[in-house]
Amino acid sequence: MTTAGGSLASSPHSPTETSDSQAHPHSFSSSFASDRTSQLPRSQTLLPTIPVAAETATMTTSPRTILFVTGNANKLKEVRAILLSSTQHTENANPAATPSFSVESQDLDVPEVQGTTEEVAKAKCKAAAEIVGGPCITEDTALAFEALGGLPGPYIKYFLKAVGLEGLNNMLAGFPSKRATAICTFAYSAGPGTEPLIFEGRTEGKIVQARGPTHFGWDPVFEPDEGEGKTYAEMDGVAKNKISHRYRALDKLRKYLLE
Ligand SMILES: O=P(O)(O)OP(=O)(O)OP(=O)(O)OC[C@H]1O[C@@H](n2cnc3c(O)ncnc32)[C@H](O)[C@@H]1O
Ligand SMILES: [Mg+2]
Repeated sequence: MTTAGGSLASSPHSPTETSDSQAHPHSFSSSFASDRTSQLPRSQTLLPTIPVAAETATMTTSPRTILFVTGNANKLKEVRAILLSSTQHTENANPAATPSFSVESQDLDVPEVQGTTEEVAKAKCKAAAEIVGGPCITEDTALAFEALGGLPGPYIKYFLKAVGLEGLNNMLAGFPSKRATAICTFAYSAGPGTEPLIFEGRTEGKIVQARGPTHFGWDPVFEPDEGEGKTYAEMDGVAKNKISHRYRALDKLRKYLLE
């Protein structure tokens, strides 16, 4: 049950038990995967888990689960597609020797504070780690208008809800610059009480009159410079995921987790 923004119907938000294992900051251990996911009511898992093979042959063969705290089904879909695609493009991949990441998700009511994209992302991830009692990732998406000194930025969700796609255009009517930057910020927490790490990806473009399907947020009004004249909404998923703010941030996070 998704909205144009990708939100899912809310589910029960019961905190899970605190895990004894404070994992190595880089690892989502297989024990974490099975322990943590078995503690999650199935109603809190948004979509079925899709294993995603990692590319490093030196790692263990146990699948590792990343817990992505988000209420946005479109984000989850793109994250899984990007991870899967980066695996498929790995040269000399040896399936027998490769472990896998799988992405589980949980929709929690986490406060989203005001501040810079980084401050908002860190606070959300810290709160999510406290609630789940273990490692997790969160993601914040911002849309920064050059003419407005970076606003709406991390508040784009509320602007979009308040004024719609047409309103986002109208906000820039009196300004010569329609330039905008899509910013994705993944935050990774190793567990409660630890400082989240930040992985940011940016894609430059401009705000245009809405074109294309309206499935996902502000996709119809953002025309990336690398999109050959198409808006995100007009591009197919594979093309968007090659140049998107989310792809760029996730690539950094993936490399960090495989270090
Ligand atoms: O539970 P979380 O992960 O916070 O999910 P959310 O939908 O609340 O997401 P944000 O707080 O990051 O708000 C970002 C807004 O931008 C929208 N959005 C996110 N990624 C997008 C993308 O790649 N293209 C278009 N719109 C996007 C999203 O639907 C929200 O309206
Ligand atoms: Mg949100």
